[in-house]
Order: sequence, then C-alpha cells, then structure tokens
Amino acid sequence: MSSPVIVLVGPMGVGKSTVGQLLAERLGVAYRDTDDDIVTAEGRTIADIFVDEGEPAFRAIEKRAVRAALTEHEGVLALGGGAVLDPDTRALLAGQRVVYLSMDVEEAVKRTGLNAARPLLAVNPRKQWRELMEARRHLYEEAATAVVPTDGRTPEEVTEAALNALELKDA
Ligand SMILES: Nc1ncnc2c1ncn2[C@@H]1O[C@H](COP(=O)(O)OP(=O)(O)O)[C@@H](O)[C@H]1O
Ligand SMILES: O=C(O)C1=C[C@@H](OP(=O)(O)O)[C@@H](O)[C@H](O)C1
Ligand SMILES: [Mg+2]
Repeated sequence: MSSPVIVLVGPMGVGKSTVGQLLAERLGVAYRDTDDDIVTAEGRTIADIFVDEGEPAFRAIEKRAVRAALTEHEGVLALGGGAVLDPDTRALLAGQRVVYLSMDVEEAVKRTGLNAARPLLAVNPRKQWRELMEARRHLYEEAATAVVPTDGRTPEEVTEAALNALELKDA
C-alpha cells in the first residue's frame, strides 16, 4: 500500500485539478484526479451520473474511487470537492499530507458560476456555494495539514504557496 505525496481538498472550482497538475510537474511525480478516474470507469460525465442516478449513487462511486487512489497513488492526488463528506474517506486522510485550497464566495462564482459541468452549482451558484461551504468548511479544515488561500493568486502562485506551506520548496 502506498500513499500520495500531496492530497488536495477544497470546494469546487478552487483549482485542485489545475494546481494538482502544476504541483506534480514541479515535484516530478504523477498526477491523479478522482473525478477523472470516475469518468473513465463509468464512461460518462459527472453531471450525467448526478442526473441519471442522483447524488447518493455518485457519492458511493466516489468513495470507492477515492479509497483506491489514496491507497495506490504515489504522486499528487486531487479529490472532488465533496469527497470529505464521507467519514471513511476522512479517516483515510488522517496522517496524510493534505492541502486545503480555499477561496471566498466571489472568487468561487467567477470560477464556477457559469459552468454546467458542476451540477451542485447549476442554479443560483452564489447561494448554493455558501450553503455548501457552511456544511463543509470544518471538514476541509479538519482534514488539512496546510491551508492555502487562492484568492487573487494565479495557479502558479498557489502552487508556490503550497510548496512553501509544506516545506517542499526546494523539491
Ligand atoms: N488560481 C486561479 N485563479 C484563477 N482561475 C483559476 C485558478 N485556479 C483554477 N482556476 C480556474 O477555475 C476553474 C476551476 O479550476 P479546477 O482546477 O477545475 O478546480 P477544481 O478541480 O477545484 O474544481 C478553471 O476554469 C480554472 O482554469
Ligand atoms: O463538491 C462537490 O460535491 C463536487 C465537486 C466536483 O469536483 P471538483 O471539486 O473538482 O469540481 C465533482 O466531484 C462533483 O461535481 C461534486
Ligand atoms: Mg477538479
């Protein structure tokens, strides 16, 4: 059993997938994203899974994908924004190097507001994002070994800040 060098958590649109790829490049390791694993395994988009089967079915698929990635992958791993809702997933994250990428609501709306690929923000994104964060903020904070704010930072600056926060700067 192995574990990732860095796991990224945080809300939809904060840049986990973007920054995850940059971090992997910087560290010279592989990048993996559990949303991509799900799309590949299921042969359909995340939005289609939500529409066809509903959120609970998606969470069950996600839980298996996250467990596999957390126990197999040795590089940088980005999780979907809701993965931390699962208590077993949170237990698996304990003791790992977990970075919580954070942002405020205005930044969130800029990055995700018009993006239909994220079904949970499809209607009234600002209100839905606030509600999601009320339910999840403490879960992200509890899971995190480092919190990296992304507001007003480019993906490259966020990557640099994450490496600094983890003291992996010279990697
Ligand atoms: N630091 C950033 N500043 C501005 N836009 C960003 C930043 N990081 C990511 N983005 C953009 O926000 C959107 C969501 O990024 P993504 O990496 O898919 O987030 P996540 O995987 O956390 O949902 C993309 O359009 C991406 O280009
Ligand atoms: O926060 C969530 O509940 C979700 C986040 C999405 O991933 P990103 O955080 O990569 O957008 C994706 O897994 C799905 O749409 C549900
Ligand atoms: Mg993503």
